[in-house]
Amino acid sequence: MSGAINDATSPSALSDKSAKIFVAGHRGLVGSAIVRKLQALGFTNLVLRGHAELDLTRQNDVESFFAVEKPQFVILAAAKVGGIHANNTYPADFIAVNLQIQTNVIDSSYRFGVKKLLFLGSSCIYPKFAPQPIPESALLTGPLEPTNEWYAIAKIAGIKMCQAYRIQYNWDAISGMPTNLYGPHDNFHPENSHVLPALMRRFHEAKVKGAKEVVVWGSGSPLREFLHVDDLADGVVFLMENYSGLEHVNVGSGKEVTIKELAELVKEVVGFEGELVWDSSKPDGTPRKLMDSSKLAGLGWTPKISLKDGLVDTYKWYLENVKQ
Ligand SMILES: NC(=O)C1=CN([C@@H]2O[C@H](COP(=O)(O)OP(=O)(O)OC[C@H]3O[C@@H](n4cnc5c(N)ncnc54)[C@H](OP(=O)(O)O)[C@@H]3O)[C@@H](O)[C@H]2O)C=CC1
Ligand SMILES: C[C@H]1O[C@H](OP(=O)(O)OP(=O)(O)OC[C@H]2O[C@@H](n3cnc4c(=O)[nH]c(N)nc43)[C@H](O)[C@@H]2O)[C@@H](O)[C@@H](O)C1=O
Repeated sequence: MSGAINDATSPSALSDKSAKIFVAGHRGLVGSAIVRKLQALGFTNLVLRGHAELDLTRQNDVESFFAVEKPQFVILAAAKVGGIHANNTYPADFIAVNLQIQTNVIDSSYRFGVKKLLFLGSSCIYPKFAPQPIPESALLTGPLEPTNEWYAIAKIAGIKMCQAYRIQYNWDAISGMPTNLYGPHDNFHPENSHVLPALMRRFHEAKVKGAKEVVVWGSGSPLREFLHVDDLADGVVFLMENYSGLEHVNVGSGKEVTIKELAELVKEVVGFEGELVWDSSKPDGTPRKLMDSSKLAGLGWTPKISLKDGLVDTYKWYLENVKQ
């Protein structure tokens, strides 16, 4: 699949360091990493708005913001995000808030003259039993994982909206599909977070209290692919500079671990010496979702940070910024 605009040297490619770039969701895990990356590369004209200053679910406010600021580039990293429990417990929020944010931001970006937009989806867009590793072409080929279908439907709508605007208006909107992410500025909430920050916090608190056991959800057998958010930010900037096609692009590490292996690794990095207890009343979710990121590798991008190094880096950040 290729788009009408597919030229790295097109005027929409990110080249000028003074280009005005709106990073939506800049206080989150992904948005903050993208800001760090852009600043490290010397970009000087970033437009940033916190949730309290600009609620992206409010269409009028979003339109007014774009009319005044007129950003040239948009990276959409604002979304309602959470782990398996949050997705399963708040389905209305996950579908409605995400549809609202992405519809407002994508449509206003087009109408107010943004040259290029990157939308972020997630590996949960693929069918629960997709072929492994999952190629981009597996989209819409089978039923979704029930614990996150509401979020996945919103994300699929975002990909399709970018494709529709490209086809109808010849507008440069692209989509990146990250695998499970982690790193500084993650959400360490005990229930609503993803597995890696949840376990880091639980092991840390158990170590501090001298607890003998830590509860881990599910069977431990599901496989997950993890990517450090600094690698993801590097990949996002690479896509902004080098890709302008119709089809979404997978962004993964290519390496997977079982949840049991992950738990053992986090336990080791944190230095907890007790036992793991598995809570089988909690859902496992998708059994496996390793993405095929060969399309991105073929464009010339590969990740650099190993899971072990990334965990050490994240725990250091947790100790300096989160723990009580
Ligand atoms: N984390 C992961 O493992 C993965 C994430 N992704 C995708 O990456 C993107 C970013 O996720 P991540 O950084 O993890 O999420 P976070 O929850 O860390 O950050 C989301 C950001 O969006 C902002 N936001 C949420 N609602 C609104 C709103 N109504 N108006 C304005 N801002 C809002 C949040 O602000 P505030 O906190 O103030 O509400 C926050 O800054 C999402 O599209 C997600 O789907 C994809 C795959 C995996
Ligand atoms: C990024 C991705 O994230 C979500 O999908 P998920 O990969 O299933 O996410 P998760 O990180 O929450 O769980 C991974 C696995 O880990 C197990 N697990 C063990 N113990 C804990 C634990 O303490 N917390 C959590 N959250 N999970 C735990 C858990 O039971 C599951 O088997 C969706 O939001 C989806 O929409 C999405 O895009």
